[in-house]
Amino acid sequence: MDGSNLASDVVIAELVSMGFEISEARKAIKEVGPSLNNAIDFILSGCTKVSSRKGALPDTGAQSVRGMRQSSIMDHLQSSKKPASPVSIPYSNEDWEVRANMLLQKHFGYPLLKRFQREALGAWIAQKDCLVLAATGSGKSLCFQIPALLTGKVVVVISPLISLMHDQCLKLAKHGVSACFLGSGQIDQSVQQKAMRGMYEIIYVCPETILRLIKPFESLAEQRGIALFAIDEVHCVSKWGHDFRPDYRRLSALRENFNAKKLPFLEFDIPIMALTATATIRVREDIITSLHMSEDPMIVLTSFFRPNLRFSVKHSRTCSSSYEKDFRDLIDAYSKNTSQKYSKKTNLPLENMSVGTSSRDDICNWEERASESEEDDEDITLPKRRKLSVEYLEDESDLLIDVDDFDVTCGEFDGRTSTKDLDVCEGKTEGLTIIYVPTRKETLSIAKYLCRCGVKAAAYHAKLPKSQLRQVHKEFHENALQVVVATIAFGMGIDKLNVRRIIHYGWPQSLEAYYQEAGRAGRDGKLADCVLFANLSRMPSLLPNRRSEEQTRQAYKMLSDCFRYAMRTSRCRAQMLVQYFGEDFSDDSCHLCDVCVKGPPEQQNLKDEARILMQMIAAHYDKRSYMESSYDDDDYNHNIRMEKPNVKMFVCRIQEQNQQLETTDLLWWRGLVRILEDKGFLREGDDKAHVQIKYPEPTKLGLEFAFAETEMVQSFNVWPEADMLLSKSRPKSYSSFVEWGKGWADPEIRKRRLSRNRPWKQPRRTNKQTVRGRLAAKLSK
Ligand SMILES: Nc1ncnc2c1ncn2[C@@H]1O[C@H](COP(=O)(O)OP(=O)(O)OP(=O)(O)O)[C@@H](O)[C@H]1O
Ligand SMILES: [Mg+2]
Repeated sequence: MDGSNLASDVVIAELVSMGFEISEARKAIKEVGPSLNNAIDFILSGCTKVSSRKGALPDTGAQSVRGMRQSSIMDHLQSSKKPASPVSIPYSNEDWEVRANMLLQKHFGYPLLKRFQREALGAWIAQKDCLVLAATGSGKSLCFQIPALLTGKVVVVISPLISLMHDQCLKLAKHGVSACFLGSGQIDQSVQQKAMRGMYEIIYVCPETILRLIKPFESLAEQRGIALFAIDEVHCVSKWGHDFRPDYRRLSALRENFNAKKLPFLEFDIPIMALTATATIRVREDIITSLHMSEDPMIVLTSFFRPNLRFSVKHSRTCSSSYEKDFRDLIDAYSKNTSQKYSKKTNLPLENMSVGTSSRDDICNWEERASESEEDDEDITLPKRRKLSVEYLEDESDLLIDVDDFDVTCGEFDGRTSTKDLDVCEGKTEGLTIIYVPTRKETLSIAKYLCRCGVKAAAYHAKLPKSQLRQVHKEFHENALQVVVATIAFGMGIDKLNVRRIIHYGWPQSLEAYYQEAGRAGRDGKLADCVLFANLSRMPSLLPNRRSEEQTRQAYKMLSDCFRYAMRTSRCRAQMLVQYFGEDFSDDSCHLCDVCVKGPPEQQNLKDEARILMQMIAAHYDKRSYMESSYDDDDYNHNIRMEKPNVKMFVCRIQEQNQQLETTDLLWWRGLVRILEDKGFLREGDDKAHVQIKYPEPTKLGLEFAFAETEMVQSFNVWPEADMLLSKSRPKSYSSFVEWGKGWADPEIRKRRLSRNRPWKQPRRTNKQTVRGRLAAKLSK
């Protein structure tokens, strides 16, 4: 049914639900009859008769408007400000800005648009496609919400998650803007029909749904008009980013279907505005090409730097035995304020948190790496646990694959903190904390641990009952909880002001994901902490499932970037992060992060170690090139693979041949290999991707360094990396036979080594049912 046929009061009700004043709606219906389109136009044109205005839709249904050209954005602005005039007077920039600021004040209570918001709106006014890259929490949503208010046309927002859409719709409703979301999570069937009749100012839709509804959206564009397609969290388009979503890639259909060539009623292609807080330069290029954005899109770029976030990295085994040490400060901070008045007591059942909570070994299992890099591990103080498959790891972690994945809304509890809440969080409390962990089990075990220590904590992961998840959201937004321990399922789009701490407990999968999650802290502009606890003696290895070879490479690259971020001891963390996103960081330091505060460690001259390693590697490759001539191609390749030594083998050889270097272990040498790689002396010799070099090969530069005359190489001053410092600070481990053997003759050393606590060395149980078991039992007596 067309809007023009609706009875007056139905149209009035619709207008009111869109946020118009009831008096305006009544007046409009009186003037133009029970037509929704004309009533909207009438109100937006300042309550003047619409029939004489350019661009007004005659109320004759869809057929009669076919063939009409859609009025331009400026026409709408013009009509919405001034009475109809047969002469078109173009508005100056200031005019739309003044009106946008008025609407901003009226609906959202803010006095002025931010500069980047003005720029993004300016691009849209000029009918240009636009890519908005702005920090987390900077206010990107308003860039696409204001156009709906300015024009009276519909804005279509493509968003990756139902919960995010639902949340934004509810917030908009509170600000008097009518919005709906479409997709599998929408239970009210009438919403789609109403949306397609132009009854909402903003339509949120997931990529899958918009691709299915191209035709209805075409007729919406023809009837009410579509002001803009906004693609939020647009990094999901790119394979090179985090959270890649194949359906996002198919959104090029928007440009193909909603252009002026294809739809004669359009005067210009409907502009596309793509927005994200985390896109590297490569991802940006990928976004522009994959979405078929116009050749010369406007790029609105703000600094990614968040000056109030204090980043730090801490070494931890990140398993249950480390909770006490790692969370002591957090527990102290909350227990200091036990008298604090939280708005509500938590209603979350503690027994729910124990579901699936497991023994120390189980909890630590995720640390096991499915990749072969595990064999390099030097950390023999940990028991050798069963090797896990990638599938096992994935079954334990939440991955964003579909729009419904984390279908729990948070919007019923308006993301903004009320003044009352702010009173609570300012000074009197420690604000809120989100702890991100890689697996679901850890959400439960950490939440349970914190609860036992008197902290109001709750677990959150995609497999918990929806009712429980809603309760967590509710209590989080009402400040009834202090800590949420979550997988990545929690948080996208969370706009809560008083999050004071984001703790990552385990390696994140990429720096993009890390920065986005960290960005949920300190949205009130006050100091907030972003701490990464990671096992610096182990490389990260949690890879996504269902990936092509190319994606595996990319996943390793992202893990590697994360690993290097944590390993660096001499560069400001904030600087590393913003430079990762291609931004020039003009300041030398953020003055807040652990590196800036503590300062870098003392530089060390590692000339001898670096030369010995380079010479060892170079000698091997020399020998190999000699062998090359004696094999035909196939045999050669086979042999290369068989004998290609990895870093560990080189290190063993060095330790065998250089007594003076016996104090350095594999962990230390791995750090040096990374430094040599950064200097361009080494490269990976394997086809497969690794988090860091596994099979080192010398470069030309490396060979020059290795074989230069001794007096030519004066020094090799470097800042030791975090794993090198860790290796020097902890009791020496004796992983290789060679090291273990050394000093064995000394009774003191022997006694010390034998008395070391090796809990995993349980006495072997013998099965007396078997011959072998009986024999073993006899021998052990
Ligand atoms: N012009 C403005 N003046 C003051 N506050 C603003 C302005 N624009 C937006 N905000 C506020 O900034 C906060 C963050 O907005 P929003 O959720 O749009 O951030 P975002 O950039 O989309 O973040 P994320 O990348 O995490 O999704 C909101 O509380 C919003 O009301
Ligand atoms: Mg956002």
